Amino acid sequence: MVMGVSGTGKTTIATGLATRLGWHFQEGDALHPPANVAKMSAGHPLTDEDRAPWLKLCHDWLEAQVKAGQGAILTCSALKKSYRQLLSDNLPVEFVHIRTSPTALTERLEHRAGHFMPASLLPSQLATLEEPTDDEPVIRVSGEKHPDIVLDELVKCFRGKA
Ligand SMILES: Nc1ncnc2c1ncn2[C@@H]1O[C@H](COP(=O)(O)OP(=O)(O)O)[C@@H](O)[C@H]1O
Ligand SMILES: O=C(O)[C@H](O)[C@@H](O)[C@H](O)[C@H](O)COP(=O)(O)O
Repeated sequence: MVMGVSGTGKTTIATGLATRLGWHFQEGDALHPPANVAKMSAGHPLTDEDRAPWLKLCHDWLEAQVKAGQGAILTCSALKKSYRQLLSDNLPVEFVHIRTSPTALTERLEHRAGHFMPASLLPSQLATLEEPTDDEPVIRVSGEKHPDIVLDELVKCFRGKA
């Protein structure tokens, strides 16, 4: 699972990794119920209750991939430890946390076109984020290096794992 706050580079890295590894890819944003997308589009942060059905759909997608014996990559902000526990419940999930400075994130979100998530929600994303701790299965990467450099690192970690 490629995780981190909005604009950190999840889609960029996850699509590149899925292509390089030949694994299935699912964009977590596409699993949000329409009401969540409408709420974020209107500039309101999601609550735990809003996220619950979405986290379940993310978990179930991963579970189906594991049952099929298929290497798979999902993007999901996975902001809280409790969310990551739900997402990985009984599944061999590893989290790739992409870390990007607030300054770079603001710049990116203000210039990103065609996405429902407004830059105004960045402060709440950063406030909600509980960085994965060392007792979690996490690989930390920079969201400010060139994506090809990050992908080289990640391919070494994941090749042959599925
Ligand atoms: N490593 C990077 N360096 C510079 N820009 C990046 C990098 N990764 C992503 N971006 C840009 O930042 C924006 C957000 O990236 P995206 O992959 O959509 O993030 P997320 O899926 O986490 O919201 C996009 O315009 C993307 O091209
Ligand atoms: O839990 C949440 O508050 C949302 O899921 C959020 O974290 C996520 O980032 C959005 O789906 C925006 O999509 P991007 O992350 O692709 O900007």
